[in-house]
Amino acid sequence: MATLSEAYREHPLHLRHIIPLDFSSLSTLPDSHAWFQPHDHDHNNHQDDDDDHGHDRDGGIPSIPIIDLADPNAMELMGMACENWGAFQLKNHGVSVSDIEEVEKEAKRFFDLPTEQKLKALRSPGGATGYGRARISPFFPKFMWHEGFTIVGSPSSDAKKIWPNHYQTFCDKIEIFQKQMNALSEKLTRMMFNLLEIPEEEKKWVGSTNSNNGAIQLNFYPCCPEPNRAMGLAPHTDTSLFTILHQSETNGLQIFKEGNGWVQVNPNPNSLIVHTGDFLHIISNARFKCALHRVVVNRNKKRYSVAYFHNPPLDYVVSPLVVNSNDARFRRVGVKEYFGIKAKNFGEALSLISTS
Ligand SMILES: O=C(O)CCC(=O)C(=O)O
Ligand SMILES: [Fe+2]
Repeated sequence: MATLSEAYREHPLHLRHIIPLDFSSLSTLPDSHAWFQPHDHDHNNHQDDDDDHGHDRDGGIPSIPIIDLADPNAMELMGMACENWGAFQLKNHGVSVSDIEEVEKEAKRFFDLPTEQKLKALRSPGGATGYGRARISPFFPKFMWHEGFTIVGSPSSDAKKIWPNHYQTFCDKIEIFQKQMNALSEKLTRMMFNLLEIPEEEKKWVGSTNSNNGAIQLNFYPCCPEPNRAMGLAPHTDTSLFTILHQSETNGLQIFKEGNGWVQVNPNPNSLIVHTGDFLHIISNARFKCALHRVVVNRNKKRYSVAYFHNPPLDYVVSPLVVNSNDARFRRVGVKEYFGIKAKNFGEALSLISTS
């Protein structure tokens, strides 16, 4: 059976695109990380330190819908949110808040280590799990104000390198979280597939997923001396069916909405953010948007987030599930094959499998 690790191994990165900067040693923004000139006017490209009170920056700008999983209309509401935004916040999601907090605590414990300690868990060029820059880094001329720790399967061999005698807590917390994310993902996949009226034979894999299909990404955005010139995570769509995201109390995530531009997603206590990835966009024949998102940074607050990428099995073939195949906007594509296309072509990947 094909695995996500295998898909990554086939597209190794250059070390230059893996090793993060030692952010703790900097008091000015190096040119390598300067995305904007001092007078550039993307007003939304950073997070004002005093703008953290849960209301929209520009008043009147809509924000992604909040959906209660216990609402009898949750499925329809999710469908509308995916059509209009490609994203929503989910409450009553069934994942224990303390399990989420424990993973955030572990993420902080890891990222707060001195750089030389973190480098012990550096991802290898063809590796899936480990510490390093964002995988999208090679596609941008500048580096991002960000460090990540990716986990595919068990993190134990990396955790042992960092905490030879105390790795178990990290592994246990991650494992509990993985199980909870798998369970929630299965529930959400069933709801979304029911809404899309996907035939039974096409959803046989749902529920039989093992942890090889999912990946956890711990993200850290250090305080930035010039937030308005830096970029936390550059605009991208996720190579997933959908992504479940927890952001700490610090703002930063923005979703692009036509007509509105970049819209901030304010942290909502006890909610998880769900946004669509490329595979759901393909399967829904573009009925569901593919959430273009980015992260902005701020001067005085560190920001942490935990993303769970939910994928179909790697040896599965996705295609738009439409009645008349002439209407299909994308060709059939293997999940592993698509990971390869994305690794080589990034933002062009969807247009490369487009039928028009
Ligand atoms: O930190 C965030 O809020 C978003 C992270 C993200 O987009 C990713 O890990 O792909
Ligand atoms: Fe993302």
